[in-house]
Amino acid sequence: MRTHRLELLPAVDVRDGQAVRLVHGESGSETSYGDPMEAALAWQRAGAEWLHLVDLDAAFGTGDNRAQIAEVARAMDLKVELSGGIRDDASLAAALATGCTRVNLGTAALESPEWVAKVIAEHGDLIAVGLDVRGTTLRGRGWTRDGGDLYETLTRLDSEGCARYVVTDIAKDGTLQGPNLELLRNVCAATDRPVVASGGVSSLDDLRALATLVPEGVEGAIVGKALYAKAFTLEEALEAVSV
Ligand SMILES: O=C(O)c1ccccc1NCC(=O)[C@H](O)[C@H](O)COP(=O)(O)O
Repeated sequence: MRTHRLELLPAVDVRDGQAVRLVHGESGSETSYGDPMEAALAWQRAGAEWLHLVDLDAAFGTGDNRAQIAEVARAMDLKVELSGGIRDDASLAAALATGCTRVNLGTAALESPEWVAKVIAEHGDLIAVGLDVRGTTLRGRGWTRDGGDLYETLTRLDSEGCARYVVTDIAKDGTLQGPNLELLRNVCAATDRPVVASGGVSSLDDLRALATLVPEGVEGAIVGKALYAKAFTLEEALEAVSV
């Protein structure tokens, strides 16, 4: 029996000031969906409890959308998870200053392990780590560079007290091909920390399948492309995972 409802985190990924979705996270594969504020407000009006807000330029190192992202985060009444290019004290302070509920560290967890251990110790539940993988190899710098083995990194982060992981199969991301349930099961078996699933959701059945993994440790699911492509509405998604 499930004990919690699967949390849904509609995504607003921002590139060059626009809400976009990429395919496999690849720069240049953008489809644009207009004003990020409008997208975020639409998800909020539809009943979202969370927003997954990503600065893709900061992730890729092609600039940033920091001011715009902060404006969106501050305008929200819901919980905000901020991601993309949070790699040092300045970017972390800017992210936390938006009043977001948590930040998602990616590259830093691969390239600056001591800093990440420090901020996990300082900020606890405010910090999640994004484990973005091809196979079982982690990818950083906007998913463009290899960054070590998934399970070795998970063991290290667990020992440092990391509160939560956001797990993305890059091969699925933005493709509407369904989430990688096997990867999620394997990660849940390797850690007792909650896991937020990301990438590939295409249908309400995908969300129902993810909801069956709640007892194994999947806490939430990020949904991007499927909502923008109108595969289903957020209201339908929330209804599908209600228990
Ligand atoms: O989150 C990041 O830091 C990031 C960095 C580089 C490329 C993509 C990145 N995030 C993508 C997302 O978080 C997507 O919004 C999410 O995986 C949704 O995927 P989908 O439902 O398949 O559109």
